[in-house]
Amino acid sequence: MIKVKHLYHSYSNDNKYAIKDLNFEIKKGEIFGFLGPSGAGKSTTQNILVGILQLQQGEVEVAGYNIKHIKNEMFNKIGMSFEQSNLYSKMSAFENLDFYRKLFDVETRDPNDMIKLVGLEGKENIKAGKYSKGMKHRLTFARSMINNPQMWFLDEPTTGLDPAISSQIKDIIKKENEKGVTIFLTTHNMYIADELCDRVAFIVDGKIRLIDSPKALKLKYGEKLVEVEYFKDGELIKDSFSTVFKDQKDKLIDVINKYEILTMHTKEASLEEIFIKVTGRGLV
Ligand SMILES: Nc1ncnc2c1ncn2[C@@H]1O[C@H](COP(=O)(O)OP(=O)(O)OP(=O)(O)O)[C@@H](O)[C@H]1O
Repeated sequence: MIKVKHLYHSYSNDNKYAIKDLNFEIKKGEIFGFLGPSGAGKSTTQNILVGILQLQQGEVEVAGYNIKHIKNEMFNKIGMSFEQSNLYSKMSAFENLDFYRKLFDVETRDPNDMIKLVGLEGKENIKAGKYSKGMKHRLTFARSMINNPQMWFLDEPTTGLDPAISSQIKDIIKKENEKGVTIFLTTHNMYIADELCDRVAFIVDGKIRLIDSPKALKLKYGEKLVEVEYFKDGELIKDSFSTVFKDQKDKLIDVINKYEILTMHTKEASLEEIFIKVTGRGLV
């Protein structure tokens, strides 16, 4: 769905690059997370992929279209929900969606269905300018799906939303993906990346440091330990055992057989811990 080869971009047209030699491919139906701290080059990359920024150097193909010679019909196939939402503030939420859908040459969804989907029912006649930041975010998100995109670009889709709405948005993303929609998700929220993404790319200072699935990364970087809390002679004991060495495994089995276990879990590394280990940087 997306092919990126040797992609560079400079805002100053010199050899100071905001992104340097990016290479990656995204398969149809995949959720690909682009993870990195502020200023890493996420928006620059995303803006090139959707044609907002002109391609300077490298090769980019999106939904079968060469970005060097963008054809308008490409926009029928893609959807984008970015932080700078560019909603028409004097139009109501309904009017915003109804106006936007007319820009496409493909079948579009009913604006009222979209409004309902993102929990803005009853607020469709309020002018977008009067919407809160979170409501604008949801409206932009709804707008980005109105043309049934095959390739969906999402920039920080849950940022600034309360937990209930955030969970609703994640469910919508999962459902669309189940229908075969390919998703490029830009975020510095490792939880959403971990929960949603099939693969993630770590980007720092304009360079991709690593691409892999969250599961493979956790296996590779997680500690092979089981942490156990158990009662021994009425006293609560906390201990951890290696799952690699035989004597430790035997001890763990012994504890399980002899004592009452309160909790037991493997010690997994979080994506954030892995990001710091790999890049030497935090995600914020
Ligand atoms: N319009 C611009 N003009 C000049 N430099 C820019 C411009 N936009 C971004 N940059 C620079 O390019 C680099 C990458 O920025 P970019 O916005 O792509 O990062 P980001 O990972 O999206 O950050 P954030 O998470 O804060 O949005 C940064 O050093 C930034 O200062």
